[in-house]
Formats: sequence, structure tokens, C-alpha cells
Amino acid sequence: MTRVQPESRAFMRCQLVYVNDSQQVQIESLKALIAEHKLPILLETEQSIEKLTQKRRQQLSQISTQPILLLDDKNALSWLSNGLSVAPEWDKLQRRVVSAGRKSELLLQAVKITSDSRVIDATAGFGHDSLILASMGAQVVMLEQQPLMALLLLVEQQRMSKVANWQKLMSRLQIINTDALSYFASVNSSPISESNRAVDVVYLDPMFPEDSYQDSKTGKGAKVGKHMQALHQLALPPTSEEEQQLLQNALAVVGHHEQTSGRVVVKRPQFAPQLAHQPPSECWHNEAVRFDGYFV
Ligand SMILES: C[S@@+](CC[C@H](N)C(=O)[O-])C[C@H]1O[C@@H](n2cnc3c(N)ncnc32)[C@H](O)[C@@H]1O
Repeated sequence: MTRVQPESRAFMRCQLVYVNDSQQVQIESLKALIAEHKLPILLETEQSIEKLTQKRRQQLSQISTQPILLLDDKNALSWLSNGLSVAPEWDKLQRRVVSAGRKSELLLQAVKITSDSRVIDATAGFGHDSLILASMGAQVVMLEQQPLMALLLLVEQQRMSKVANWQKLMSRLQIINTDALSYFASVNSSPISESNRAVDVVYLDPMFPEDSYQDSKTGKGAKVGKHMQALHQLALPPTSEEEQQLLQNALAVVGHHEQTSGRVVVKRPQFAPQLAHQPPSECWHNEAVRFDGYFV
């Protein structure tokens, strides 16, 4: 098992395994996306002579010392993590996105946004929560620190932008490969203007220790899906100091504009401790997750 080390702007080598020659066009477009967004990724391409069966995927995962991206025979890009192929797969959320509202989505009850809202999803991951946020018509800036994840998000946005009924939603998402703290610092140091509108909500869904999804006494809680399992290979939970900084700086971002009230919403597994041990102003939960809201 290869654990990808958390990193700053150091270039990350990544193996891209593809299956046929006709995929050179996709490979070039992937390289162009990496260059356009200045992602610190060095792609090393390799054509697979064997079919990408489950067994082959397991083998590839075991022998490689670098993260692996797969371009399969349907031209779908995925990241191979521990033998499992994972990708944002936003089309699979279509039903949820179409019917999303405060009744069906606890997240939307917690963020209380409208189509005029400006939201930062500071820990974008696979972008699933960003889609729910953008389904309300809000503009969502998606921050993702891991270049590989940012690349998967950009590729997915490009792919879904070609689907007619996804275009408007896609145009409301802005994906940035950065650490949230640096982004917050740049927002907090710029005056509010036409181009730097006030932020209404900062949403944080940082990593949790792998054992915090279940109650230690009752064993109740959420099962860890394959997307989260994969993310645990790529990103570490924040230290307590980083938790403090994330929350404080996020609160400064939503409090930056004195005339409006803002909030920071933090997603936690239902039984996990509060971020930075800070009690929230209000909290929403179901049997799996909890959203802690901090109002400014
Ligand atoms: C639990 S996942 C988020 C899942 C996401 N809410 C979704 O719907 O797919 C956390 C993600 O945030 C990213 N992340 C963690 N800390 C970050 C930070 N300080 N700045 C930017 N991204 C961060 C991690 O790399 C990981 O991809």
C-alpha cells in the first residue's frame, strides 16, 4: 500500500496507465489542464498491455511506489487507491442534486444559503458536498490541497460541462488547488470589492481519524465508503493547532464584511469531537453525520 505524503508545492510524480493509442488526445488534454492550473504533477504515461481487470488493478497498486491514475477503455479517469478505482462520478449524484433542498439535505439546513450566496468549500475532496451547495444556485469556490484530487475535480468539471443539463451548475463551481489557510489569508488581506465579494459561508469537512466514524462504546455510526477510504491514503487529519487555525481563519473570512452575517459550517462524523473543541452556535445531525454551525 502506498500512502501519498501530504505536501506543499513539491512536484508529485504520478503514473498514468492507459489502455489504447487512441487515448493520446485525452492524455494531451489532461496535460493541458495540469499546465493551465499549474498543478505540481509530473505525469509518467504507460500503456497497459494487459486488460485492467480487478486483479491487474490490485497488482498495479501493490507494485507502484507512486500514485496511479487509470484511463480505462471507456476513457474514464480514476485514481487507483489500494486496488480500488475512485473518481468524483458526479453524474451518480444527479438525483440527489436535482431534488436537493432543506428538507432532504441536512447540509442545506445548516448553511442556509440562497442563489445569491457566495460559499467557500474549503475541503473539496470529491466535490460531492460542493454540488449540493451549488444546487441552490450559489457560487461555490472549491479549495483542495492535494493536486491529484484537484486534477480529478477539474477533469470532472470539464466532462460534466459537456452535458447540457449540468452546464449551469458547473459554471457556478471554481476549483482551486490550494491550502485553505493560504486562501483565507489572501481573502482576509483584500478589501471587499466587485471582484472580491463578501463570503457568506465557509464549509469545512476536514479529515477525521479513521476510527472516529463509530461510537467507541456502541459501535454505532457511519460505514466508511470507498471514496473516504481512498482519501485516507492521501490526506491526514489536521493537528489540533491546524484545527484551531482553520476555524479561526474561516470565521475571519465570513466576518470580513461587517454589513452581512456569515457562518462557518463544519461536518463531523456524528460521534466525533467538535473541531478545535469549540462549541458551535447550533448543530444539526442524523444517525451518521453532524453539522456544527458557528455564526458571526
Ligand atoms: C473529508 S474530505 C472532504 C470530502 C468532501 N466534503 C466531499 O463531499 O467529497 C477532506 C478533503 O479536504 C482536503 N483538505 C484537507 N485539509 C485541507 C486544507 N487545509 N486545504 C485544502 N484542502 C484540504 C483533503 O485533501 C481532502 O481531499
